[in-house]
Amino acid sequence: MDFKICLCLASVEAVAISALSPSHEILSYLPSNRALLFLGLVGLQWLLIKFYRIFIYPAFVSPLRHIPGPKNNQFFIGQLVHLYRASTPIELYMKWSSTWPESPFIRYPILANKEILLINTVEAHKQILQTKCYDFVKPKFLGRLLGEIVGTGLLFAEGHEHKRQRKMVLNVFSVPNMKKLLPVFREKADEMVSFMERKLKETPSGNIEVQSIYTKATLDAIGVAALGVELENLRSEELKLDFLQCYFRMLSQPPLSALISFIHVNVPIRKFIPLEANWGFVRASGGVRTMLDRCIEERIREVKSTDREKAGGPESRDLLTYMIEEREAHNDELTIADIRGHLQNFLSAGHETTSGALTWASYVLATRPDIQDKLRDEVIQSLGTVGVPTYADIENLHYMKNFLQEVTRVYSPAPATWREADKDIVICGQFLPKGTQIVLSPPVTNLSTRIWGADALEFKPERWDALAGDANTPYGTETFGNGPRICIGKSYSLLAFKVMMIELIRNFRFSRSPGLVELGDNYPPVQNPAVTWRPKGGMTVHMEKIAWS
Ligand code: HEM
Repeated sequence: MDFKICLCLASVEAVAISALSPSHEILSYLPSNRALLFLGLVGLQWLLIKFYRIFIYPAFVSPLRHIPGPKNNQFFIGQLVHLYRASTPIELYMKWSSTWPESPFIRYPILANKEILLINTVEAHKQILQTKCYDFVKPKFLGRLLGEIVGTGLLFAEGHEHKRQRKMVLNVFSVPNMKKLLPVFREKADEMVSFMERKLKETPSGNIEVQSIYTKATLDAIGVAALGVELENLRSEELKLDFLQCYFRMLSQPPLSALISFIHVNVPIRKFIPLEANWGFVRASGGVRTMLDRCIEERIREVKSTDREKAGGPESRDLLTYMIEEREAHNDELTIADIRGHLQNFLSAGHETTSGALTWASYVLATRPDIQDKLRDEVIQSLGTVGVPTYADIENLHYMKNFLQEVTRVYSPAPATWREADKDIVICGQFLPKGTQIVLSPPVTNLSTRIWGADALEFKPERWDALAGDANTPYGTETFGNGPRICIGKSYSLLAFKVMMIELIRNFRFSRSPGLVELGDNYPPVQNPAVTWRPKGGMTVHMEKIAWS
C-alpha cells in the first residue's frame, strides 16, 4: 500500500516538475535524467511515509495512542528487546496487567514503533474471542512463521472457511471417538513407564530429565492417534528419511536456514533463495507433505474398500480415519489438502502442549508431596495399583481433574496467541482500526488476582471445588482459548494427560532433584522467547520406582 502511494505521489511530482519552465532555479538541483529523477522521488516519498508511520503516527495520530502502556520504550524498537530479555515470555505482560488492571487493553510498541495491544480484561477477551470472533484474523506474519510447519488446517483458516472446516472436524474429537483412543494412550503410557524404569536402572542417582521423555511419549501417541501408524514407520524413499527426521529437520533449522525463515516471515522469499540451507528446509517440508498425502490416499482407498478391517473396522481409532468418514458423509467436501492441513495441526499442536502440562505436573509433584500423596491415594483407591481403567473410571477421578485444571491454569502451555482486526471495530468502547495487532496471553487471565483472588499465583487444586464470579465462567481461564476457535484438541489432551499421569503416579514417587533443592521456592527458569511454556534446560526431578506388595 505504502509503495503504491509512493508511486502515485512521485508520478504527480514528476509531472509537476516537467511542467516547470526550463530556466526554473529548482531544476538546477535535480538530476536531468528523468528515470533517475523518478526513482529519487519514489525513494524520498518512501522515506517520508516511513518517517510518518514510525515517528509521527503512533505518537500524535493513532486512535490507540491514549491506551495505557509502558513508557520505557527504546528508540525505534519499543519493547522488543525488553520482551526478548524478560525472564519469561509473560513477565512483562503480567507486570503491565497489574499496573493497569481496569484497562481493556495495554498498548506497547515493537519494531518500527508498531503498536501492539495486549488484551487485559474478561470483557475484552469475550468480545474478541466470542461475540466478534470472526472480525479478527490471525496476522499474516504468524501464518508465514508457523504455517510451513504446522500446516494451514483450522489454526489458519479464517471466516466462512474456518466455520466450514471446523464443523466437519468437530465430530472427530467427539467423546465416543476419544473413548476409542483410550487403548492408544494406555499403550503409550505403558511404553513410557517401561522406558523410565530402564532409565532409572541406568541412573543410580534417580535424577531424570522428564521433559524430553514426555515429548517423545506424546509425539508417539499423537502419531498413532492421528494417523494410525508409528511415525518412525512413515518413510520418504526420495529423501531416505523417516517422518520424524523430516519433521525435526524443519523444527531445528541450522542458523542460515533459520535466518531465511525469519526474513520470510516479513518478506516471502522462500521460493527465490537458491541456497542448500533453504532447499534443505523446503525438501524436508515437502517430504512431510508427501508422506502425509500418501497416508491419506491409502486410507481413503481402505475406507472405501469393502475390507473395512484394514481401516480399523467399525472400531477404527485414529483421527485420519474419522476425518475420512466425515469426508464421505459430506460428499468429499474435505479435500486431501484440507485433511493434510488438519493432520499437520494435530501433530504439532497435539504433542508439545500436552508434554508441557506433564512436565509442569511433575514439577508440582516433586515439590509438593502433599499434593502427590492425595493424587496417588485417589488413583490407588479408585483403580488399584495395576489394571486398566475405563473412560468412566478416569472421568470419576475428582482430585485428578482438579489437579489437571490447576496445572493448566498456573502453567498454561501456550503463553500467547495473536489476532489482527479484519475491519475497523469498537471493542469495550475502544476504536481499533483495521490491521490492529492484538496479543492474547492466557496467563494474564489465568493468574489474575481480580478473577482468582489474592492467592491467584498459588497452586491449589481444591480451589476448583469453590469457584465464584468470573472464575466460575469459561472466561476465568484462557489456557485453551475460548469461543468458536477454542482448542479443538482439548478433550484429547486432557484424556491423554490423565492416562499418562495415572501410570506415572502409580509407578513412581517424585521428589526434588538437587537442582530443585537448590532452587527452593523460586520458580524454575523458563525459556524465552518460546512458543510454549518450557523450563529452560528441561525439568530434572528425582524419581523412585514404587514396589507395591
Ligand atoms: C494442553 C494442551 C493444549 C493446549 C494448552 C492448547 C492450546 C490451544 C489454544 C490456546 C488454542 C487457541 C489458539 C488461538 O485461538 O489462536 C488452540 C487451538 C487449537 N488447538 Fe490446541 N492446545 C492443546 C492441545 C491440542 C491438541 C492435543 C490438539 C490436537 C490433537 C490441538 C489442536 C488445536 C487446533 C487444531 C487448534 C485451532 C482451533 C481453531 O482455530 O478452530 N490442541 N489450542
